[in-house]
Amino acid sequence: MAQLTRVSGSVGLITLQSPPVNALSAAVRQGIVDTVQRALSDPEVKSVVVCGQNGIFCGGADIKEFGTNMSGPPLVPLIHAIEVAHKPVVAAIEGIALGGGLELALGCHYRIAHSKAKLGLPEVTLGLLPAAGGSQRLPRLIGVPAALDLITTGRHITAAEALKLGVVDQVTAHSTVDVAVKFALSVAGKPLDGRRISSLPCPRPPNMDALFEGVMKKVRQSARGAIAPIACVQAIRAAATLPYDQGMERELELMASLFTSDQARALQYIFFAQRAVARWSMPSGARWDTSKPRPVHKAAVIGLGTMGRGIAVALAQTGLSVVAVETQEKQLMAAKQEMSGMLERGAKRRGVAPAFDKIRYSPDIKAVADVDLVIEAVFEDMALKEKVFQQLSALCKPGTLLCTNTSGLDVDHLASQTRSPELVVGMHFFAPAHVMKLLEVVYGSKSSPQALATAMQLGKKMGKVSVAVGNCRGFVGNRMLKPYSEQAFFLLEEGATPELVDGALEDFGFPMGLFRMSDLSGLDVGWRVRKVDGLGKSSGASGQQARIRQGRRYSPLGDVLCEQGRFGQKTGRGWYQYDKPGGRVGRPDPWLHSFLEEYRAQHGLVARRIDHQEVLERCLYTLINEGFRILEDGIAAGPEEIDIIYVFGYGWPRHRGGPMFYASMVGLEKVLARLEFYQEAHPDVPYLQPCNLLKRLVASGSPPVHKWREVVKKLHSQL
Ligand SMILES: CC/C=C\C/C=C/C(=O)SCCNC(=O)CCNC(=O)[C@H](O)C(C)(C)COP(=O)(O)OP(=O)(O)OC[C@H]1O[C@@H](n2cnc3c(N)ncnc32)[C@H](O)[C@@H]1OP(=O)(O)O
Repeated sequence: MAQLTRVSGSVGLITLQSPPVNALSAAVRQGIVDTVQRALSDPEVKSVVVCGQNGIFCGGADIKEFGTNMSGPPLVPLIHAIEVAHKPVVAAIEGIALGGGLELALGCHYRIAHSKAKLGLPEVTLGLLPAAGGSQRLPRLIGVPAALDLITTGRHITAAEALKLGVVDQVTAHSTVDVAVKFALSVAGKPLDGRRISSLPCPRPPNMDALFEGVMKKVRQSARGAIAPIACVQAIRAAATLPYDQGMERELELMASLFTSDQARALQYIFFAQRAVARWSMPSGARWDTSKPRPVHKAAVIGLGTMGRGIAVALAQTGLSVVAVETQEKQLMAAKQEMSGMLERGAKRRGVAPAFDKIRYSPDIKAVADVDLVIEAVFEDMALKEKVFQQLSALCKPGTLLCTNTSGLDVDHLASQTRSPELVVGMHFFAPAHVMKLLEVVYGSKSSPQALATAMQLGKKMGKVSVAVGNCRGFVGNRMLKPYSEQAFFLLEEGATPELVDGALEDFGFPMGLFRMSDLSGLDVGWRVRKVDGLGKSSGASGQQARIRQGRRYSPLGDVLCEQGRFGQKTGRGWYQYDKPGGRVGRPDPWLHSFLEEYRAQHGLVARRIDHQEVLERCLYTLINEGFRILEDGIAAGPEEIDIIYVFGYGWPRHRGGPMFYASMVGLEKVLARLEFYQEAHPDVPYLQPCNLLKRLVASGSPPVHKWREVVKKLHSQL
């Protein structure tokens, strides 16, 4: 909806009214059409101001309408009607002007923004392009290079940057509507010729062809298969080379190919999934909206290895006082030095002062006595963590929340080491912790709703995408990774190379294939865990029996490599070879290829041709199958939790919407059929056994992904 009122005698003030972000729903679009028409035909109105209610200009097109039968007036003619108006129209931008909201403002003759406003064309992040004239008007207004940057990244800019670029005409720290009304009075009756952006020529950059070629190459590389950024470049090229009307035709044509694409559906699903996971619930029925978090002013981090350093820096950057505890003096000094650098770089990036004084370093765990929350980040060793939790329980003041950054150990067991198990939760950060967006918040069987609410709220404050999950080995992310990496090892045994497996996964859209990733994080990390689990020793024996451990097929390939001291990048050798220890660029290693051949010969394995399809099906479908098991076990409340974890923490390509969404796009029948096919070929691999929930969903006609949460809820209520 939109309301027209007359202010200051002759200014028609149009206010968009659609909480929470004044999105351009059918009703709002109709409201704009009606109010603009009334304002323009009212002889008492000499100029017009457009604003949004509650200090928010407009969040853009109503994303909830996409994928439905869209009704109501379309945006393009609506914005055109404003631009060709004979009375000046001023956009008063408070809060946000995003997507269609900014495109609406670009149709106005003047734009005045509040100093705290954010502007942008983020359509590309939803698999779209600014197709309400944005791709044609913005380059005309601010030039091709700046428009390429804003439209292909979708980044939000501050009012100050918008002013510098020329997106807005004025920035004010006062009431934007008052300033805009005053300005509208001053321009009433003045000519508008130079103010209609569509009639301006698009500035032609020098070496235009080379510029577009270079940008397209860069965009293709970073898009990793996403189609919207490429369409954005094509649309801007149309703006630079064609008259406005033809450019608009091209914009429409490109948008038509994006609008109904699977990628747009996936990206829009992720947009809503990210918001849905904030509305967490526990199996007990406790929920986000009924559980009150405790205030956290002071926190402690125990253990200043890579993870602890990142967590402490992230906490300090949030404004919390942090006690950073490291009992080994040498490690403490090294941490202090590195963390100062991290704080300095972070502050420079964000244009603020470094938060050095927020962190107090201590070699003594007793320094935790007065903190509200502790995050334990010591070495991934249960005995060590047990001891730390016993100490924390004795030293902390009553009510202190005790969190563990374990990446998969039993949170209930750690809670059992304390006097107040209800105050123990997992806060699983991802490396580097001050950069990575994901936080898995793990509730144990005794964790209180308040403890979970506190950790979730702290995660949000730290700018993390926080996902609440139940307690099991590996939680959600690492538990699903196990079948995925197991399949990759089996594929090597059967004839693949690391390059083939990684190539298939990178073509799919992962930034790094599994073996490249393993080289980066260190092969010894998984080896250590396998040894604790009673695996991880290459027996030296040959034949099939040597590859059966604990009653199931096992590949000792990674163990053999570790025994040879090949730990990945840090040793200069792993699944790939590097120029030197610490080298970053991996090259195929002839040694490894011969080693694989010898290994196969030793174990009586005959190499066969493996293609990308098999790699993807075996790696991804087993991972998805484990995702269904996680839903079945009640570890994740819905597919959205799993998908957000994979997109934000594991490099799953966002335009494919996360593994569970991807399964729904592939078709559950197909996923089930292929798992059955592979299971028949590999009966000794339990992860290939399709799980009951998957079978149940297929039997009930494969409902769409947004219905799975309900199916799972029903399943658990029947148990
Ligand atoms: C036919 C197409 C023609 C032309 C092309 C135009 C295309 C577009 O305009 S696409 C939309 C472009 N706009 C955006 O991408 C903005 C998306 N929104 C956001 O980035 C953020 O929500 C925000 C910055 C606007 C606000 O952030 P925050 O304050 O953190 O709140 P939330 O994100 O939790 O959002 C609150 C609430 O609002 C819903 N919402 C936000 N934007 C939209 C929208 N454009 N359409 C519909 N709904 C929107 C959001 O989902 C939240 O509600 P729920 O919690 O119920 O999900």
